[in-house]
Amino acid sequence: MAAHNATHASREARPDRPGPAAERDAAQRDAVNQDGVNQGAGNRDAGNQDGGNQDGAHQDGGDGVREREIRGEQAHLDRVYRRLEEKIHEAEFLMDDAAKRGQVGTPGALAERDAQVFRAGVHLNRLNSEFEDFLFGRIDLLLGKDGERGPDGAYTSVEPADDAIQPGGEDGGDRAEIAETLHIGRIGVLDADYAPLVIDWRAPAAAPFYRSTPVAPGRVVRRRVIRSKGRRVIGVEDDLLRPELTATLDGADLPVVGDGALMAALGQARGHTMRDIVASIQAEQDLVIRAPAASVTEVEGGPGTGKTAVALHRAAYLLYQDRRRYAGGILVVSPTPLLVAYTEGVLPSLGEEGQVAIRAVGSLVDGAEATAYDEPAVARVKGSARMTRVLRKAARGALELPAGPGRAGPPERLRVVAFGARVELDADELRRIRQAALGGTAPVNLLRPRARRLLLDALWAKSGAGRRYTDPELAAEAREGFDEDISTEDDFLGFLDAWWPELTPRSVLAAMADEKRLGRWSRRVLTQREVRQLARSLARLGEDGRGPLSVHDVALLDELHTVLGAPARPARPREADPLDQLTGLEELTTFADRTARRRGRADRAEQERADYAHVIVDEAQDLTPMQWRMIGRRGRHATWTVVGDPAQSSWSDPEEAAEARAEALGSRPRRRFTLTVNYRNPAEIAEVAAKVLALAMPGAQAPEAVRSTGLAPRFAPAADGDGADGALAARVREEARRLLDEVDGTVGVVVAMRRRAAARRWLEGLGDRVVALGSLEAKGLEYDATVVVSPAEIADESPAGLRVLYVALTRATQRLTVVPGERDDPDEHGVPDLLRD
Ligand SMILES: Nc1ncnc2c1ncn2[C@@H]1O[C@H](COP(=O)(O)OP(=O)(O)OP(=O)(O)O)[C@@H](O)[C@H]1O
Repeated sequence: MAAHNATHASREARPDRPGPAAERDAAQRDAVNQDGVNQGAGNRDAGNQDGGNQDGAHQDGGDGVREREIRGEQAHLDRVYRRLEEKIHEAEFLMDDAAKRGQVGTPGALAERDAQVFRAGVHLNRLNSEFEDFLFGRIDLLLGKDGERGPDGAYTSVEPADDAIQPGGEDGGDRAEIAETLHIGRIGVLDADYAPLVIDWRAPAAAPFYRSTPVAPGRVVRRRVIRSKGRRVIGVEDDLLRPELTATLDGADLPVVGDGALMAALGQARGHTMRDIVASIQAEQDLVIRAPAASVTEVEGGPGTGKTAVALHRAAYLLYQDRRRYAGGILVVSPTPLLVAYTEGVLPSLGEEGQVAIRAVGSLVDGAEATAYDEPAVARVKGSARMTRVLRKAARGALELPAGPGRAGPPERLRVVAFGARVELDADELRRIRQAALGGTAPVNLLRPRARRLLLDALWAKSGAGRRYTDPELAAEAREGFDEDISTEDDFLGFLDAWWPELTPRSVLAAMADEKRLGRWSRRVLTQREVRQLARSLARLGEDGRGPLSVHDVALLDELHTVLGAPARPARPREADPLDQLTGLEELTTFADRTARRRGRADRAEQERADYAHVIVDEAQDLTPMQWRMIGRRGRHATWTVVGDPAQSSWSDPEEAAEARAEALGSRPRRRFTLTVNYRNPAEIAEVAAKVLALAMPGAQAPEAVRSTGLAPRFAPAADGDGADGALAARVREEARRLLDEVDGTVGVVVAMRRRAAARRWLEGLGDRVVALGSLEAKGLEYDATVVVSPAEIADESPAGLRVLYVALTRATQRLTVVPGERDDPDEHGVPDLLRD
């Protein structure tokens, strides 16, 4: 990994001003040149052909060589598209034929035909998806050790054959002939003879594209990233992994072109959606993506190390590996709707959708969508595992409440007419029956039949009718008639509805807004102050419980759902035509159609399943114990991938959360990975953020920034004095505008949560490249440039404020401006006290 990055870093970083990363880059460049990484014989020739750049073709690309190489890749891409068109025609013919012939044919032949149609449909679907770079990679390999080929047509051995490399003569280094060239793309394509034209990036044969390093190159001599637009190849970037070799391909020296794909990708302007990283996945990331799914895969890494990207690519990889197993669906849980929107396009760009539901943690419960934010103190109560006890009591206690707004409490008397006589149960008797019915821990709504039976028992006993029968058979018959009479009586049914109403999670949550009542239900669990805070916050829901929910309310609703139990409902009819499912006909639509329908379809899938085959948790450090319980219920039989960074946690009780996490993940074996390289922030920004990390988590290790821009963060304090808010607004607007001029992509302005609405107003009219965000909303997102407003305000907002500030400071890919406010105590350079050495 390190040596591999060295190759890339040495090519791209061109700092205007030396900084630590710049010095490192310079050192690496020297090291690289001494090692001769970029000076293989192949390069030298390429450079010479082009006018003799002695440093090798990689330095300026050598236009003639570059053009020739692009033409070569173009020819290959043309061949791939011709093959795909053949497959598409075949698919269209088959589908047409299938539609005409209906179900005629033997079952085996039909299944085979359906499978073929399905495969062709999937190819067509993926091609329709307007991939910019359908084909993105190539590796040139030495002869393998055992000469075996895998199912994708590529040789399987990782190590070169003993005689793959010929010792050099007096005049030069070792020589080798390239024995195999593989092209890597988003899907696999075979030619008519089943030879691989393109290897799927997830196939085992593609792994060396990601894993090989100059230290451990395996069979790879040259790795090439191919950039294309539509059907046109527009660039190639090479890495030479065995620079000491003079390698030849078809007898000619192997040329090396380009500046390194990773740096090219990192330098690109950011838009409002995340891109996939399929062409430049790094070795330590690839290990996570391809880790076996038999258990829990835990991934830690600092900001910008690619955790989110890796988690999404892993979902695509798992589906590729074992589509049948993951047909149960993969759930990706994200902290905010903003991050969901940001990442939603990545899986479709990898050719995967439908099987993967990406959900914000506030949208995991059907029909509940969190739109409100809680104060940190309230969030702390709502998220705590102590709430399970409160909710259990509330669910039982809510039975005693009026069944709806404006309705009276539960009836205190039950009167029925049985066998011509009046039978009555009074308040005491009813209370005893309720207590007997509620014994144990079964869900309250599911106890209604039991309560009904106990009521009938009591009425029967009270009616004295049993005493009239000595023959048990007659007595049983009479009892049956009694039950039937009474339980169809309107009075009895009305009573039951009022006395044992079917409780909904929302109605119970709304009932908890009454402070006195909540005090009773949370005795010895919550403090008086917590009760007051919680009740006040839940009042937002209104009497009917239909008011706006916060993200923490949603986990409470889910818990209540379990505690109350859902009464059985009739099964939902299946909508899809089974033939469509078999043939993949549904796939044959345009990209636009699918994008529009994606949400609806995923929503439907979500409703239909409660349990997933694999659960991926992003930003896991932020989940509260109650949220862990909610997610745990969705993956009871699942394998898991859990990614996070404790240093970015906005949750204040990490120990309680760790317990809940351990419970949700159960005793499954864990496999742990750490990502160590920051691909997002330039070193100059990472350096400032590291100062806050040192305060937030003394001793914690920040990831190493992979590049440097030479642009130090800018500190621009608001003017002092009266109208400080006005001065802050003016300064933030001015700085946002400056950054909009300086970068091509997006600008994020991060403020303390309480300033969210104001910040939106400050930025009005500056266009949609700039976004205002509350500190907690910035989680997981990134922008070309950010303005972080008043670090002290962000840090003081909650007990985890310093960690939230660390998140805010690590969102920029190019430039960072800090606007200190009144509380920041900036020095003469405008640097706030929290960011000083
Ligand atoms: N191998 C790679 N090639 C190209 N870009 C990469 C690579 N790995 C990560 N990146 C880019 O780095 C940025 C950070 O990635 P990502 O958001 O996944 O990091 P993260 O670890 O989840 O960060 P955070 O913890 O701050 O949310 C993204 O723009 C991503 O595309």
